[in-house]
Amino acid sequence: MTSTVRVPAKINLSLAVGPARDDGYHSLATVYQAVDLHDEVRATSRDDGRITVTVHSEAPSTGESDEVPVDDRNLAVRAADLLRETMGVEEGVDLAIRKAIPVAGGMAGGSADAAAALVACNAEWGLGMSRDELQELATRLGSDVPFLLHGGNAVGGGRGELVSPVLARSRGSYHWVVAIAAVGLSTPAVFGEFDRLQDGADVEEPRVPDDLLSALRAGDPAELGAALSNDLQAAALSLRPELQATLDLGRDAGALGAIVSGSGPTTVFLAGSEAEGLDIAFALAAAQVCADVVQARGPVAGARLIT
Ligand SMILES: C[C@](O)(CO)[C@H](O)COP(=O)(O)OP(=O)(O)OC[C@H]1O[C@@H](n2ccc(N)nc2=O)[C@H](O)[C@@H]1O
Ligand SMILES: Nc1ncnc2c1ncn2[C@@H]1O[C@H](COP(=O)(O)OP(=O)(O)OP(=O)(O)O)[C@@H](O)[C@H]1O
Repeated sequence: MTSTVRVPAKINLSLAVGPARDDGYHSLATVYQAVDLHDEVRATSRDDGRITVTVHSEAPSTGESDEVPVDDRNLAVRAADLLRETMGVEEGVDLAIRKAIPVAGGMAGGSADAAAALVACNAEWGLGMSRDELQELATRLGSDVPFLLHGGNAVGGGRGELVSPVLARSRGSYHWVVAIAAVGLSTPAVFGEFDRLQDGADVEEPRVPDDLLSALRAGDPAELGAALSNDLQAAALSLRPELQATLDLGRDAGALGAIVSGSGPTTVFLAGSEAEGLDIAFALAAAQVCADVVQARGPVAGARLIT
């Protein structure tokens, strides 16, 4: 048998970063949106208990340091292994990943594959675990993994893993332009730069901005564009100063808002319509400021079985 799962990328519409915690993570208050840039994970069970992975990349090629591991460092393999250990499964699985989410781009591509592997292996091994049970395992795999199971719009607390669907009343569908950089950025390095830039100053407890929530409730792209925020942006720009020109170009081409995605270096632009998105995409592509430009829509569902 084979079970295939489609899983979206995420954008942080707002990302407030608090102080570093004792466990090395930072407390976060973020609003996630899932967008229709999808990876696919196909799981095929095998009798010998082994877990293997292959990766077919459709994402733009990035630097050597961004290569996706095909051993037990791969987050999809870790997810399958955790599920197997937790449930005492004797079978193994072959995982085939089709990647369209940029690697080390701040759009949670690895976390997405982990979420997809949980759903695919749950089906493939006939475990019948509920979404809530999978959600609990997801928190152990990474800060973004629970949101990729959830999808839609959601608030993330804790280190990002405490997902609450408080935005059930949010409306609207949004047009994004995503500019992908040639070489990825390491998430821990960006958090490290955030700490360095604080230079020992007191960092406030993070909170979700009210103007962002009200923009989502209203479904108003102009309001949402003005309310986008990212506390990691200064750190990402400090490590990659050239991203500022990309942000400026997108704004000049009519973006309602322009922001570094999560820990970067992907930048995202909110457009008023698909046609306006195309104008922004053309302007970015013509200026050759990034490796690739794609358009995306959000919000969309989280990790879902498609077979
Ligand atoms: C930047 C975001 O994508 C925003 O959604 C996430 O915070 C990062 O999520 P992620 O890639 O799933 O991160 P994890 O695998 O949990 O953590 C990777 C590393 O990033 C840093 N990290 C991550 C999350 C967090 N709240 N504080 C941190 O300081 C830590 O150095 C950690 O060791
Ligand atoms: N399935 C996977 N897909 C992509 N990267 C993976 C995967 N498994 C492990 N990795 C490793 O994780 C690193 C970060 O990859 P990822 O694409 O998740 O970054 P990111 O999008 O910046 O993450 P985030 O937005 O969660 O901070 C990669 O450089 C790679 O070595």
